[in-house]
Amino acid sequence: MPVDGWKRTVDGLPDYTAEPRGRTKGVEWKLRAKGRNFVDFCRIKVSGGQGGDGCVSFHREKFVAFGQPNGGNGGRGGSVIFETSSNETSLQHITHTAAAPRGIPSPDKEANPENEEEEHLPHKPLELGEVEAKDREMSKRWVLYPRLTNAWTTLPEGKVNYFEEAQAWIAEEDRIIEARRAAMSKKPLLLDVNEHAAEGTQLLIARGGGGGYGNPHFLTTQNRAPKYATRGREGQTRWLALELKTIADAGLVGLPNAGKSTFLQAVSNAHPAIAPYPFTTLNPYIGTVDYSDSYQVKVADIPGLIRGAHRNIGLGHSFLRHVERSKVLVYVIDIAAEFGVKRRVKGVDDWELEDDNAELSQEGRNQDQNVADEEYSQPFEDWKTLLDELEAYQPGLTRRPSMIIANKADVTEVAPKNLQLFQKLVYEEWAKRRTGDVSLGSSSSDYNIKIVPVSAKYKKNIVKVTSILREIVEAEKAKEAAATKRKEVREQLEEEDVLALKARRNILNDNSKVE
Ligand SMILES: Nc1nc2c(ncn2[C@@H]2O[C@H](COP(=O)(O)OP(=O)(O)OP(=O)(O)O)[C@@H](O)[C@H]2O)c(=O)[nH]1
Ligand SMILES: [Mg+2]
Repeated sequence: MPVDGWKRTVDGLPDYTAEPRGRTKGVEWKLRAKGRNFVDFCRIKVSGGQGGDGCVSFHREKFVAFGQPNGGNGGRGGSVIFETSSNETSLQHITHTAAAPRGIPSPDKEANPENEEEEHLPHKPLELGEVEAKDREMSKRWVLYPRLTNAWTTLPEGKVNYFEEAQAWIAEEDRIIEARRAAMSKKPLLLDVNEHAAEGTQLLIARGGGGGYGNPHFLTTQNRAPKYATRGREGQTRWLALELKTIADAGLVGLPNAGKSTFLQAVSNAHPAIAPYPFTTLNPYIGTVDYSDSYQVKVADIPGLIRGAHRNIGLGHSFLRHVERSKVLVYVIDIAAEFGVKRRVKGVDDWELEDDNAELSQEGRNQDQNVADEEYSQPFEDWKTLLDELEAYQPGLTRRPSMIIANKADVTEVAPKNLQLFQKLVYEEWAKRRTGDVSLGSSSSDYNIKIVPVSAKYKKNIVKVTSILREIVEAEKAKEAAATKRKEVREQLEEEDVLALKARRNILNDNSKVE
């Protein structure tokens, strides 16, 4: 292959009609990766750094006898902080363990060569005498100088063991900190980064451990030369599950091959992969619909849903998290689906037979057969499948404002007939599902779902869809804005109430003082 990356023709000249090599390679790589380069879920471990150790040291100077203790405290371990960013489009580059650096030990330590002995103490082989074992246990929490070995076992009669006293203090402190940490990690950390939408907001996820105390910390009027310091505390460790939820205004939901990607390509600047086989799309794809007045609506194309997706059949339904946040759901239905031929899904339809409620499902099937041929509509069944799967993913998801695109309306042999029946059935079903839904207003338009026949492939009737889409999105945005406004007003009122209450309390306090 020549350096310029172009293939050569027979004459040895660059073949400009061929795809450049780089691009071909890129496409091949993407196909091989089968969407694995798009990571939208991962588990990671984060841990704050351990605090630095305190130091045991004494002031040494010519003509100064018995210098005071001057070992420094250790530094606090680093904390793990998340920062919000709108630039990330995948979790692929997130490291699976995020550990903050250790706190810096007190610098005096380096000037104190004797201490190095203790550094190696925990790594000694296990055959140790009892005293040494105790010593080793002790050294996990304490920096001892020069080595208090035997000091606490063979203490002369009548002498106070200051070290025991210090141990009691630290144990008390440890207890408090442990309790606080336990209370903190009791409730799971549920964090929606979307709430902190401002770019660059920092959130503390795992706290670093506190630094150890240097020996001046243990100075008392009795004990003028404490020869011990504590080690730094362990940092906080958390296991996190990170989820990436793509945020678009509208989400396209449909069975495989319904033409979702074709539709996205027709309405937006996106160029998703389109092919006449199921599961062409393997990861979500976002396109932007541009209107003439430079208004924009973001539309997300996701992989196809099939019956049983909630039982992890097909690609499962975890990718629905990418439409979970969208304001509008757009059902893409293949209106040219073969009339009267029921789709059988491998792994679902044969599975039901072995089911405990085999009789029940048998009944259901009989019912299906009882439905007169002219009443059976494959597009309608497909739509119901979509609704069921969405509900299985998240109850209440189908209550979002939604519209239906009856795609492939250009197949004139079946589409018009299918569409009529489909419309009738959908309106009935929608009204049935919507009655008694308190979240809806009383106007009858709320009970309607718009069905627009289009041909995504030949770009027919697309403008109608985009204008309806814009209407719904704008209405939703207006609703949201009103809701946030109301919330802000409420919060402000509450704040004022609190201030008034505080002021009243102050007045009361003042009065009581006067009395
Ligand atoms: N006749 C006709 N064919 C269409 C139309 N829209 C899409 N198709 C064809 O349907 C097939 C599937 O289209 P895609 O856009 O890849 O379908 P998809 O819903 O994205 O499928 P998955 O990504 O597999 O879920 C392609 O062969 C398209 O050419 C249409 O309006 N009319
Ligand atoms: Mg697709």
